[in-house]
Amino acid sequence: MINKLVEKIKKTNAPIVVGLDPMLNYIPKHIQDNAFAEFGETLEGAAEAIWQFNKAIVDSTCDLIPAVKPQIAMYEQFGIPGLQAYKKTVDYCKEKDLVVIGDIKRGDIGSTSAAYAVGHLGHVQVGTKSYAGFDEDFATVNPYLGSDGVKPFIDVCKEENKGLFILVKTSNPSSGEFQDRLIEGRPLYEWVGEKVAQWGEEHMGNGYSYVGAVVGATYPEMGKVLRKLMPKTFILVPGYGAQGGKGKDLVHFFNEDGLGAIVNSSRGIIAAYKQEAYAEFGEKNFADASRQAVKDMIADISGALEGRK
Ligand SMILES: O=c1ccn([C@@H]2O[C@H](COP(=O)(O)O)[C@@H](O)[C@H]2O)c(=O)[nH]1
Repeated sequence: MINKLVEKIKKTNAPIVVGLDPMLNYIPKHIQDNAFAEFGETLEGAAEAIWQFNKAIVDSTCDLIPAVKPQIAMYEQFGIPGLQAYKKTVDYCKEKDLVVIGDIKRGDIGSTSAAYAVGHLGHVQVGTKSYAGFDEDFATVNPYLGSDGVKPFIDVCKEENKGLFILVKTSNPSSGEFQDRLIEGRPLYEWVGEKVAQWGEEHMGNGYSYVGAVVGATYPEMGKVLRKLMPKTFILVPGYGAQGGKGKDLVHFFNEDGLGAIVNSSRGIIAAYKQEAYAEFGEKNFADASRQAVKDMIADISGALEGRK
């Protein structure tokens, strides 16, 4: 899957991922009204609105981008209908040949991690039959429980040709509370980054590992250090746009070949129509506003990468 991701990035010339994080208040009124007319103001109604919203955004951006990152929390909040909308979104994006990164941030004791890994990336055995549950291409993993919490994910990835992005330095304001603590003179995120690179050696693609890292766009200096520490690790970079990250901050997340990182924007793309810069599109044309926001993000990041040559 890492090879497919790299190929798609090269083909689209767009090292970006659209985050499908559909909060109800981002979904235009006409979509909510239609969904509620059919299902009422219910969890099913919310799930239908999410699905219609996602489909429109995917249809309008899929030719420009290599990948999407649905954030499972945004779906889980609507219970089982929400999770059905998540699965429908994953399947639809795969039909459109997009790489799907399930932002699930799982990780537990070994046996429980194995169940998460099977459910999201693998196949579960039911009697003589086996079934893929959510079937994303990549999943995000929280490494706080250590190697035995991560290994089951790597094992399933090896069997299934899938990949991971492991949290190393997150984009949020208080990520430093634990992640920047010094251990033997070095911050914890460096220790984790080194471990991710080591885990990654077990499962290499053509140049980059199937085991990637998450490093926030909001910490560019740390991104520069981590890039050097993990040269063969693909970095998923959240924090662009709504959290303040900009193209010029991100050049050091990439290797000299212009690869090695993929930048996520969720609210900045899916709720673009609410921003002043895209107000001319209006609420009805929200998907066109998202398309323009994707083009602008690609230009911002490509421009920054060109500028460093
Ligand atoms: O360090 C991290 C890890 C994950 N995320 C997730 O990425 C998106 C960001 O959304 P925006 O609207 O572009 O801010 C969201 O799903 C987070 O859960 C992150 O932001 N930082």
